[in-house]
Amino acid sequence: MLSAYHAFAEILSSLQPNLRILVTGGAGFIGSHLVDKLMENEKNEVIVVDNYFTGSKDNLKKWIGHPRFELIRHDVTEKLLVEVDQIFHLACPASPIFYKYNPVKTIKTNVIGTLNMLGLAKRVGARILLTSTSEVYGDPLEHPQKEEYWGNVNPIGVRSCYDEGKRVAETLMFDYHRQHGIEIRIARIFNTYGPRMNIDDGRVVSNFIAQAIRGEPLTVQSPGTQTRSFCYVSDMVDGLIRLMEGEHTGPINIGNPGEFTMMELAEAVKELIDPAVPVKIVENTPDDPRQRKPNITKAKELLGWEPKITLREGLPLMEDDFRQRLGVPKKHIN
Ligand SMILES: NC(=O)c1ccc[n+]([C@@H]2O[C@H](COP(=O)([O-])OP(=O)(O)OC[C@H]3O[C@@H](n4cnc5c(N)ncnc54)[C@H](O)[C@@H]3O)[C@@H](O)[C@H]2O)c1
Ligand SMILES: O=C(O)[C@H]1O[C@H](OP(=O)(O)OP(=O)(O)OC[C@H]2O[C@@H](n3ccc(=O)[nH]c3=O)[C@H](O)[C@@H]2O)[C@H](O)[C@@H](O)[C@@H]1O
Repeated sequence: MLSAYHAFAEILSSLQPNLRILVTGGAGFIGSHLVDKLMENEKNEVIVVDNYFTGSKDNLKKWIGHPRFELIRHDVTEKLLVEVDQIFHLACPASPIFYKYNPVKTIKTNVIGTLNMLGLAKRVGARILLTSTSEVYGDPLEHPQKEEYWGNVNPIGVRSCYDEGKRVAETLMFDYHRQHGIEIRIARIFNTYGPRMNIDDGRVVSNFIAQAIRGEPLTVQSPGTQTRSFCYVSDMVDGLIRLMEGEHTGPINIGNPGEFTMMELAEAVKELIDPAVPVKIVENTPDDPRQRKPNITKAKELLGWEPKITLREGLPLMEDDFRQRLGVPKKHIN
C-alpha cells in the first residue's frame, strides 16, 4: 500500500514542470542565501544575474558548474532576455556606504533596473518579486510601521537615491500590475544580518562583529538611542519564498519585531565576543531614521510567516563565519 502511494507521489512530482527562476543580485548577501534555498528543490533551475558591485562569485562557488545553475555577469540597468517563470529582483546595493558611493547609479538601478525586469516579466509572463525596504517609511512618525503607513521621506537627501528609488520601484510594480496584469509581489525588508555579509560592508551588525573580533572599538553613531529590528537571513529567505509562492501582492513587511537601540546592540556584541572592547561614539550621517520596527501582522496572517531566530541566537552564527573569514579563531579558556 505504502509503495503504491510512493509510486503515485513520484508520478505526480514528475508531472510538475520545472521552474526556471531568475535571481537578480544573487551574488550578494541575501541573494546568495536565497539561491541556496531555491537550489535545494530539484525542480528549480536558477539563473543569477549580478554586476558584482557589492556581491561576489565566492558566495555562489558551491553552485558554479551545477547543471541546474547559471551565473551571468549583467547590469540590470541594461536590458536582459531570458526565459523564466519567476523573478526575484534583489539587484541594488543595500549598505548606506555603498548606495551613497554612486547615488546616480543607485537610483538608475532602482528605477531603470526595475523597469527592465518588469519589461522582462511582461514579455515572458513571469511573476516578479521586488525586495523593497523599510526605508520607504523614512524617519517614521508611526511606530511600529504598518504597510498602510505612507512614510516620512526626504526626497532630496543623501539617502533618497535608495529610499525614493525603492518607492518609485514599488510604484512601477503596481503600475505594471494594474496596466499590464503582471503578477507582482513586494517585500518590505527590515534590517537583515547573517553570515556572508561583506566584512567591510559598513552596516551596523557586520561593523560591530568585525570590530569586536579585531579588538577595535565599536563605533556607535550618535546618539546611540536610535533603534533597529534585526532579522536573521534564513528567516528572511523563508519569508521571501512564501511571499513569491502565495497569493498576495503585498507590500508585506518581512522583518523581526525584536527592537534594539544601537547601544544595546553594541553591548550584546561585546558580551558575546569580547567584553573588553570599548564603545566609541562617532558622528552620525544625515537623515538616519530614529526608530524602526515592523508590524508583521500581515506576514503572519497572509503568509503564515514569523521569524524564528532571535538576535542572541543569530549573532553567534555570524561570529563563526566572520572569525573564519578574518582568520581569527575563538580563544578557548581551559
Ligand atoms: N540586508 C538588508 O538589511 C536589506 C534591507 C532592506 C532591503 N534589502 C534589499 O534586499 C536586496 C539585497 O540586499 P543585500 O543585503 O543582499 O545587499 P548586497 O549588497 O549584499 O546585494 C546586492 C547585490 O546586487 C548586486 N547589484 C547591485 N547593483 C546591480 C546592478 N545594477 N546590476 C546587477 N547587480 C547589481 C550587487 O553586486 C550584489 O550582489 C536589495 O535590493 C536591498 O535593497 C536589504
Ligand atoms: O532595513 C532596511 O530597510 C535598510 O536598513 C539598512 O539601513 P540602516 O538601517 O541605516 O543600516 P545600518 O547602516 O546598518 O545602520 C543602522 C543603525 O546603526 C547605526 N550604525 C551604523 C554603523 C556603525 O558602525 N555604527 C552605528 O551605530 C546607524 O547610525 C543606524 O542608526 C540597510 O543597509 C538598507 O539596505 C536597508 O534597506
